[in-house]
Amino acid sequence: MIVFGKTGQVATELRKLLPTATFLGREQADLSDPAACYAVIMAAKPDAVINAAAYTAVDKAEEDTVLAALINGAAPGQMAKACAELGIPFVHISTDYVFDGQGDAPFKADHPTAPLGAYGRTKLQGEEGVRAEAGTHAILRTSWVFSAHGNNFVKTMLRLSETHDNLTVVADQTGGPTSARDIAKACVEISKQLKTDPTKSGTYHFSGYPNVNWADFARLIFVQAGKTVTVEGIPTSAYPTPATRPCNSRLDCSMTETIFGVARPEWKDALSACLSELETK
Ligand SMILES: NC(=O)C1=CN([C@@H]2O[C@H](COP(=O)(O)OP(=O)(O)OC[C@H]3O[C@@H](n4cnc5c(N)ncnc54)[C@H](OP(=O)(O)O)[C@@H]3O)[C@@H](O)[C@H]2O)C=CC1
Ligand SMILES: Cc1cn([C@H]2C[C@H](O)[C@@H](COP(=O)(O)OP(=O)(O)O[C@H]3O[C@@H](C)C(=O)[C@@H](O)[C@H]3O)O2)c(=O)[nH]c1=O
Ligand SMILES: [Mg+2]
Repeated sequence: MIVFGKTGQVATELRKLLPTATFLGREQADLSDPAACYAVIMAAKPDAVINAAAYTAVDKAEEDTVLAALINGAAPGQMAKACAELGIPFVHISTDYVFDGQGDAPFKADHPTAPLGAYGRTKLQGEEGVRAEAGTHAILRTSWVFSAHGNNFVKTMLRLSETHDNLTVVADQTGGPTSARDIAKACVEISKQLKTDPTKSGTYHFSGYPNVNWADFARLIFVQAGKTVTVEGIPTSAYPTPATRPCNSRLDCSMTETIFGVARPEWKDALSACLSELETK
């Protein structure tokens, strides 16, 4: 098994689950060189590949579009091409930001995509490149990833709580926070099942349960962490950012459960595990 990514949130959790897999950091495979990603798979001939590397700085991607398009847009298709030629499963992670966030119904995996920003557009290009190769694959769209490692909203909130008693957080963007550990477990299970049943190939959704808005998520983080911080819910318009985020990030994950038996994990359980891990760090 080859995993692209070594130090990211999901890659770090995959390292714990797959001690014998080969993890490629950017020194071994730079995703800004898509042909190199193809070559490294063809040379190693693994039994499966997971791509957990990406350009994830949502606001920075608005300016850094060329690099984001290589890493998120072009590299996944080259990985999928190598996997298709070798006849091995490819699991690729994508995002809720491929949708426009309209309405309040959970998005089904076949709902039309319409990304609002450069990160989402480049991630969609990556998905399209993977689907075009038509090999054994799963594109797993997830959302709002958190873990004790790397950058994420949970760690940002804890850091801000060191210097603030009150925070303003958007209350009109709703989605499912998802722990990197649960995503890693889902990727491993899905790659196993694809090996024995390639007809399960397709695009799937996986996010933590239940859906919540960012302000309420922040409040729960502070409750669980035992911090007395007041969170004022604000509209997105009061928190301007370079990239527009979708207001509705709800993902309909039912097919992932039906086809793979992988259910939406409770994020509150994962959050307490994440907070304990941060305490002992
Ligand atoms: N974070 C989130 O909230 C969400 C993430 N996703 C998707 O989930 C997947 C995993 O995300 P997550 O674990 O949070 O990502 P992180 O931002 O934590 O990690 C990204 C990883 O990609 C690597 N990487 C970045 N650029 C390159 C490059 N040029 N060459 C090689 N490696 C590179 C990074 O390496 P290095 O450490 O060297 O920088 C890092 O290991 C991604 O596909 C992402 O789009 C989906 C929804 C939400
Ligand atoms: C720090 C902060 C953020 N916010 C808002 C901004 C944003 O709308 C929301 C979450 O902030 P973040 O910076 O974590 O958002 P963001 O980096 O856009 O998170 C996204 O990352 C990419 C990679 C994905 O794929 C998505 O699923 C999603 O997780 O909270 C506040 O309202 N107040 C604050 O003090
Ligand atoms: Mg971010």
